[in-house]
Amino acid sequence: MKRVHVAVGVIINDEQKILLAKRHSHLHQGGKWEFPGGKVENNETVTQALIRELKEEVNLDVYTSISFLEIAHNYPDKHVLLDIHLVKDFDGIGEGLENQEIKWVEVSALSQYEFPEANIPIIKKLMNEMI
Ligand SMILES: Nc1nc2c([nH]c(=O)n2[C@H]2C[C@H](O)[C@@H](COP(=O)(O)OP(=O)(O)OP(=O)(O)O)O2)c(=O)[nH]1
Ligand SMILES: [Mg+2]
Repeated sequence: MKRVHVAVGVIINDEQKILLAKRHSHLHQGGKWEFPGGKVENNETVTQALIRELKEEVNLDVYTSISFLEIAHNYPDKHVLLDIHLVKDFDGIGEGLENQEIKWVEVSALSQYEFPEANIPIIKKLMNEMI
């Protein structure tokens, strides 16, 4: 199976809250919470994809991002490579431009949300590093 390369943003605001978005039910891994992001197109870098996707999905202007974690995960129906970046340097308040539900949550509250299986190491690393 071809592996889909995905740029993922862990967006952290001045109150140390993280932006979550709910995937629409018809999508792959639908109904679960995610960190905004999407597929890296053939003609772009991960950073370019991250900037484009965060503008399209949640209307944020990303200035700087820091590489955080890479996760290769095989779902039964799809293989993904998540390229996760921390985003603290941005403008905007966060809006669900694709009519998805969004939420700013405390790191300590992340365990209350259902994420795609591939995200488990992300949640663990955030909870360990942001105490
Ligand atoms: N954005 C995002 N995708 C994730 C996360 N965890 C996870 O397993 N994924 C998977 C679900 C999808 O199979 C894939 C992301 O694809 P996507 O549907 O968001 O792609 P996209 O925004 O480019 O949208 P499209 O091209 O399908 O319209 O990565 C996550 O935290 N954030
Ligand atoms: Mg997406």
